Amino acid sequence: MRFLVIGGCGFLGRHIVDELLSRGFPVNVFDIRSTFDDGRVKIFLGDLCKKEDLMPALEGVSAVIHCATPPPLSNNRALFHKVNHDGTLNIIACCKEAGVKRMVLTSSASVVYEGSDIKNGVETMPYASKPMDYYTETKILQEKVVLQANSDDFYTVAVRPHGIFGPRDPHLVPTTVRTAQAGKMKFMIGNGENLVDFTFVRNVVHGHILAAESLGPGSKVNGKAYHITNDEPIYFWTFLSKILVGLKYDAPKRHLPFTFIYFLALILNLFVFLLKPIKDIKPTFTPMTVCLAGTHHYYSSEAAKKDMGYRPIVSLDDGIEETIRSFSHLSKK
Ligand SMILES: NC(=O)c1ccc[n+]([C@@H]2O[C@H](COP(=O)([O-])OP(=O)(O)OC[C@H]3O[C@@H](n4cnc5c(N)ncnc54)[C@H](O)[C@@H]3O)[C@@H](O)[C@H]2O)c1
Ligand SMILES: CC(C)=CCC[C@@H](C)[C@H]1CC[C@H]2C3=C(CC[C@]12C)[C@@]1(C)CC[C@H](O)[C@@](C)(C(=O)O)[C@@H]1CC3
Repeated sequence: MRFLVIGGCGFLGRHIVDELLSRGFPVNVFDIRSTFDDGRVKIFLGDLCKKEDLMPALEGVSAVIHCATPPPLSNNRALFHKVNHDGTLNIIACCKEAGVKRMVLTSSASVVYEGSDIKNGVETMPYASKPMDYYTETKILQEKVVLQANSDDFYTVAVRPHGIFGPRDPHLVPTTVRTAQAGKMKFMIGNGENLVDFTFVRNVVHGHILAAESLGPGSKVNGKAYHITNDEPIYFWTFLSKILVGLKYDAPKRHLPFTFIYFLALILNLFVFLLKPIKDIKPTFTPMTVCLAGTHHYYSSEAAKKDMGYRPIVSLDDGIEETIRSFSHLSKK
């Protein structure tokens, strides 16, 4: 079974490519940029929104893993809609024309998150009626169109990871370090006792490949969404502190009231919106990131265990240790 990994030059995508190769699968990659060179992989460069770019990469492909997105913290509404919604519709149309049989979408557990506590959330929870940012708004649209596309000759499934971390992560660890270096990590938001899922990248990869292998005629996974987590919810600020201390930065010790910081983030968000025509500001503390830092948000992966035999293959502590080692270049000097 030849795979095409759309977004295969990104953080998760590259780990998926590496694992598929190690399991002996032939792999194509499609991405708008190239970040690596491997003789075993054909990298097709192009825009997933363009049929003429995508079709050549689908030749001889049986399964597509779509893990491309604009950067989740980029706040670019038009780009999110173009790539995550319109682009995904293009991928579906191209897959059907090329005779691809299986599609795995990398969705996000946050498609049901509206800023309030979620404890052991299940996949049957309704989509957020008021998504907290444009990224999540378009991840909902994306998951809907992929699952609706499921049919007797084109099987689709959505994998919903949460808080992916690991070597080559460009979002979580680098942003945490930058925030610490800017002196903005001296305080925890809230009481520090909000449990969340952080999922080591190789567990997410494992979940994707299991999902791809489980798709097929009469399969119970066809047309469904599945949480893939480490199954080890951890206090948000304990996780961040482990990363920070591991990289020789001080862990936050004092607390700021969640409601107060959330209110400040709302005001900042308004200023960002008003100033947008003049200057594109990308604050780290948005209503979404503040809620992620101050509320419970962990999800049950029981459905994935039952329907596809998923189990995390790397523990949280081992994943944190490997991540810290891989980011030693970001350690405090
Ligand atoms: N990082 C997380 O914590 C997390 C958690 C849950 C779900 N996800 C999902 O996982 C997937 C991968 O996320 P990531 O963290 O690896 O992101 P990433 O930014 O590292 O990778 C995304 C890739 O998509 C490519 N891309 C963007 N626009 C494109 C276009 N128009 N045409 C072709 N390629 C394009 C980028 O070049 C990049 O290589 C995304 O779908 C994201 O929504 C991420
Ligand atoms: C309080 C601060 C600024 C801490 C620094 C760490 C910050 C950067 C870091 C802590 C939590 C983490 C995070 C994401 C980006 C980085 C960020 C916010 C995103 C949004 C990526 C996209 C995924 O789809 C989604 C939604 C998911 O997995 O559901 C996650 C949710 C968890």
